[in-house]
Amino acid sequence: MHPNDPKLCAFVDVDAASDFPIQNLPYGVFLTPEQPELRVGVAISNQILDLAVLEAAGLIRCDGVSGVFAKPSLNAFMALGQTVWSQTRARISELLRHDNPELRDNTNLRVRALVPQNLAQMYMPIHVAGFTDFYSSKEHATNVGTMFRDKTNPLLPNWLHIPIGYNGRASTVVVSGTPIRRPRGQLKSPTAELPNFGPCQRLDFELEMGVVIGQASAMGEMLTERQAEEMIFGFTLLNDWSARDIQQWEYVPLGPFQAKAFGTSISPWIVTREALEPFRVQGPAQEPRPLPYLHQAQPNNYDIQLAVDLRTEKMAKPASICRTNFKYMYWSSVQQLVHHASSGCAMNVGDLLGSGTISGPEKGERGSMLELSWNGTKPLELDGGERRSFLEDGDSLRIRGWCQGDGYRVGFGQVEGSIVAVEPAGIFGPPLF
Ligand SMILES: O=C(O)/C=C/C(=O)CC(=O)CC(=O)O
Ligand SMILES: [Ca+2]
Ligand SMILES: [Mg+2]
Repeated sequence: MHPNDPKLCAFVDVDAASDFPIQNLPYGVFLTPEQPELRVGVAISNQILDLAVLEAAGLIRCDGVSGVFAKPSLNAFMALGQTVWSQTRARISELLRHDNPELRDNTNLRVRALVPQNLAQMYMPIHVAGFTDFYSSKEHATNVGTMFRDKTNPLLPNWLHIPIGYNGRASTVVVSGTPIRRPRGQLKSPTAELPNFGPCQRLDFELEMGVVIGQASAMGEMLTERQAEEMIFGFTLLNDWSARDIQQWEYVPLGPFQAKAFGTSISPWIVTREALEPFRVQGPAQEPRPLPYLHQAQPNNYDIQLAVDLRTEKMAKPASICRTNFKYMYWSSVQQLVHHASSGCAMNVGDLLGSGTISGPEKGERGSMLELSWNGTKPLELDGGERRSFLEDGDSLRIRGWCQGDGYRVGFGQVEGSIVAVEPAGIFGPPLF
C-alpha cells in the first residue's frame, strides 16, 4: 500500500483529530532529558518515532549511508534526494503498520524507539542555509497596497508578472515556542519631521507557509517546473514577525530590512511534499499569463486550512482571529522557486522560502494584524473588553494548519511565540534610548 493510502492503520492509537496519523509522518529534531543528543524523529499520534534508534538497530537504512538521523538537523537526510525521501517514508510507514510485527512485537526496541511528545523538546528541524520571503497572495498585496499606497491601483505594475520577494535573514529563524523580543528601530510618524530610535509600536505577525528546499541547484542554472518541484522536501508553518512602523520608514526603495530581520518562527515538524500530494489543488487563474519560464503544466497549490489564535496575558483561552487557506496563493511555491533560480541564483540544501502572507477574500481570512485591524482603524475586540490593533508585550500568537482527509487529517502542529518587552534594557548591551 502507498504510504498515503487512507486505509492504512498504525499499531499506535491515533485519534481522528490528531495531526499525525500514519498518512502524515512529518520529520522533526528533538531531544529528551534522559538522552540529551539532538536527533531526527517522525511524529506519529502523540509520540515521536526515534529514527536514530531504528537506524542503529538496522531497521532503516538510507541508501547505504549511515548515521543520517543521529544528527542535529535534517540537512544530511534531505541532501540524499527525493528517491531516498520516498523510500524512507515508505519504510517508516511499513514499520508502523498495525499488521507488521517487526517493531510492534519487539518490545525492547519499541519502548526505546517511541518517545511521548510531551517528554521531548523540539528544536529547529533544519539548519537554515538562506531565508527568502515572498509576497504572493493577491489579497494580501491588494490590502497592503490599498492601505500604504494607492487604493484605486493597489497592486504595483510588476506584481502580476513576477513572484516578488526579498532576501531575509537565516540567522533569526527560530523554532516554535521561542520568545520574540520586541524589536527596536528607526521610527518616523508621517507628521514628525525627523526619525527617532525606539521600541516598535506596531508589532505584527504574518501567517505564512515555509517551503523547505532539500536539494541544491547550481549557480548559473535555471530550473524547470519539474526540477523545482523535486527540490522541495516539505512545508512548515511560518510566522514572519513584522515591525510595521520600522517597515514603513525603511522600505523605500529596497524593501523590508530591519522590519523583518528580528525573528521568524517555524513549526517544528516538516510535513513532506509527498504527504501533501492528496491535497494538491489548482491555484487561482493567472491573468495576464505569466512569461513562459513560469508556466505550470500541473496544479501546484495545496488545500491547507489555516487558523490563527491570539491570547493576551489577561485571557484565559486564545481567541480565533483568522481562518484561511493556503490554496488562495496566486504564485505557487514551484513558481517562486523557478523564479528564485532564474537569474542563475544557486539554491542550497536547507534554504527556506516564506510563501508570503496568506490572506483570503473574506475579512476573517486576513493573515496579519495590519489587515485585520485595517492599519489600526478597526481594532479587534477581544473577550474581556481588550482591544488590539497590533501585538502587545505578553501577547501570544499561534498558527495551526491541516489538510482534511476522509476520516483523518494531515496536520502541521503549530507555531507559537510570545512577545517579550524590550526592557529590561541592557540584556543585549547598553540601552540606546
Ligand atoms: O506591500 C508592502 O509594502 C509590504 C508588504 C509586506 O510587508 C509583506 C511581506 O513581508 C511579504 C509577504 O509576507 O507577503
Ligand atoms: Ca512576510
Ligand atoms: Mg522575518
